Amino acid sequence: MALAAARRLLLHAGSRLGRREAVDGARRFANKRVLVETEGPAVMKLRNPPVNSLSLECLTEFTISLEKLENDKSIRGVILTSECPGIFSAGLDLLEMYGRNPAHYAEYWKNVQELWLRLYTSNMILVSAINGASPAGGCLLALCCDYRVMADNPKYTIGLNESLLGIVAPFWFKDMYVNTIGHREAERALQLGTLFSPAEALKVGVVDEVVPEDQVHSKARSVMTKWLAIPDHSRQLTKNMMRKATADNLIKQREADIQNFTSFISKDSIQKSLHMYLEKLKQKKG
Ligand SMILES: CCCCCCCCCCCC/C=C/CC(=O)SCCNC(=O)CCNC(=O)[C@H](O)C(C)(C)COP(=O)(O)OP(=O)(O)OC[C@H]1O[C@@H](n2cnc3c(N)ncnc32)[C@H](O)[C@@H]1OP(=O)(O)O
Repeated sequence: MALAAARRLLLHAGSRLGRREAVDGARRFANKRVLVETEGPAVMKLRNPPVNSLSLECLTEFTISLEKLENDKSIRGVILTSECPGIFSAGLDLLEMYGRNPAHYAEYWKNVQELWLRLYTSNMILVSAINGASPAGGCLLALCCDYRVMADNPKYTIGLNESLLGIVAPFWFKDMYVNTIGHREAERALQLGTLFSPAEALKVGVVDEVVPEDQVHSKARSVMTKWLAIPDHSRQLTKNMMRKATADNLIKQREADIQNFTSFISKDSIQKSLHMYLEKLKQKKG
């Protein structure tokens, strides 16, 4: 209930802000964690420092921004990128999955599902400009896009690394990975929790193109121009044909998936694994 109210408030605030900026001629709207520019090809920038983790608030704002863009018929495509230097997204917020209660886990997972379904089945053309590290849920965001351009910086890695955290990527993460890189590569990468360098990601097909870091946005724009030249109706029907079965697989068992997540993440052994992983992240600094 509280989240639904927050969502209504955000939507309302978002549309007020959008109107005001449009009057200023700025052609952009924003909430705290997501900035959307609609001048030229629309660009959606995640800005949830330090690492663009997908907290509940961030997921909500992301979903609302996407909904607004979907409702604007003049917007046919969106470039998804990050405003946090060196990080595309650190994925799901570990602090939403650690030390909370089952009701919170259920609410969080529902919102993760919601964002995924919206992104994966979007009628818009989605191009990701991956300008930083992109583990787990960060990789998931990129995989939802129709085309992925990654910055050529060996410090940036991408992949579904859940098994390294002692957790398991849910079946719909796995399905999308299989759809993108094929069964054998996905099987190996998921078990090992592989984080690919840009060159490896290109080789295996996790990304479509790797370009020098200073060209990642211009390349994403030129890719968008090419895709915008395709008639919407035929491209959308084709996209739907390719993705519907995967999305439907989650839609038909959303509740069960929430229950599975909640009971899995609540287990003492899983909480212990997450605790150790969080400690490891902290120690890395020291
Ligand atoms: C058959 C049975 C099956 C049953 C299945 C049921 C279903 C179960 C499903 C369960 C699966 C759930 C799926 C989860 C997917 C995810 O996305 S999990 C998140 C994975 N993310 C990561 O592993 C990334 C971890 N972070 C990093 O590797 C690095 O932080 C970075 C490379 C992104 C950036 O490095 P750097 O720039 O050096 O920053 P740091 O100093 O490491 O971090 C700064 C700060 O941010 C905190 N942080 C980092 N990542 C996260 C995160 N994901 N969530 C929350 N917080 C994060 C980090 O701890 C630092 O905090 P402090 O400054 O120390 O407080």
